[in-house]
Amino acid sequence: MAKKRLLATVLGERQDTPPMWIMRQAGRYLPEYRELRAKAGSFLDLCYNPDFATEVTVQPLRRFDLDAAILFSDILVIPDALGQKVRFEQGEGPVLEPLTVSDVDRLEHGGALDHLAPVLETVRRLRGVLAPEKTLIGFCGSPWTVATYMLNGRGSPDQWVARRFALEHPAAFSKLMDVLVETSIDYLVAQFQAGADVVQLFESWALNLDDAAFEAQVIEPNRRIVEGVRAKVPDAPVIGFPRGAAGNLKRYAEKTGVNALGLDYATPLSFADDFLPKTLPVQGNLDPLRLVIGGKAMEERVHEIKAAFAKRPHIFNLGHGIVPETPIEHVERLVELVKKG
Ligand SMILES: Cc1c2[nH]c(c1CCC(=O)O)Cc1[nH]c(c(CCC(=O)O)c1C)Cc1[nH]c(c(CCC(=O)O)c1C)Cc1[nH]c(c(C)c1CCC(=O)O)C2
Repeated sequence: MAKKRLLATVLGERQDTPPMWIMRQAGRYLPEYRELRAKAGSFLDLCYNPDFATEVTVQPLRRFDLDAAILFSDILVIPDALGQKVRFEQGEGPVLEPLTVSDVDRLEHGGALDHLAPVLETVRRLRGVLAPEKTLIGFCGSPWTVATYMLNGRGSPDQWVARRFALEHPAAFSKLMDVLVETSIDYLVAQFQAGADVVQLFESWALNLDDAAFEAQVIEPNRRIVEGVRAKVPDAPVIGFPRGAAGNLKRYAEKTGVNALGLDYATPLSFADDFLPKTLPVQGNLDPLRLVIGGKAMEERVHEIKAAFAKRPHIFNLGHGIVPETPIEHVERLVELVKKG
């Protein structure tokens, strides 16, 4: 059987050239995505339509020699499945009606998977259409990151509302995190059963937390998810991406049990050598802006990243999502550079 280079790397095997995927690889920088997006209705209609979502997932693999497809969906399908309506406003991002303490009291985790059935159908279809050497990545948002949107109602630079809620209403906050942990476990187990090879936990708002809050709000829920998923799917491969974790990264890697650690672009390249076990696979971490600019600004940094991680299992990726203004030729060049020994 053809080898899945990306999966093998998550499991700890270094490849001659790093396998790669691009965070948010299906998206608005691709004209074929924009075309389908315009037909689909709302963004969530696109996520919940297995025909469209399967097509959008494979679009980037038709253009570029990537080693993985990532399920097309969003981290905010979980609040939506829990009954908190989510809208995606043009130019503004996600908008939710912020949860109050009594809303949290009424939350229940049962039933969310029924709502997510179309997403799981997309995973099954992808398994059928992807070439055998391509790794299929499933995902969910980590509980803290999802909670920041549920409590604040939209993205915010400092997650003030959610951080305050956690301190002011510890019982309600803990209930919310429990519901998110349980729902995420069920959802990820279902993704594996539908054919995902690996899952990534997106903890996009792992910044701005003191180390006690980081332990309680990031490490512990992520650890519970990894443990809960592996109780049903033994040895389930997991990539953790705690964006902005900085000085907490090592502790995150040690305590959560993830197989591989995603590094944001602000993480110094020397960090891996200085602090992480030599056997720990890392993923990352080109600044998406360098991909927008291209040329020397991109090429030199790609070489530095490859050199810095040359002695450990490494998955090449951006250090955060690709942005809509990225020229497609720059992505083509990036793939060429990464794949060239
Ligand atoms: C925080 C977060 C979200 N969603 C996600 C995260 C974690 C990663 C990160 O930190 O960027 C994860 C995500 N969102 C999307 C995917 C699909 C798969 C892929 O990576 O290709 C994945 C893995 C599609 C999407 N999710 C979204 C789009 C754009 C919406 C559109 O097409 O109109 C896509 C392709 C919308 C979205 N969804 C979210 C925001 C803040 C936004 C608005 C910002 C934006 O527009 O980029 C929440």
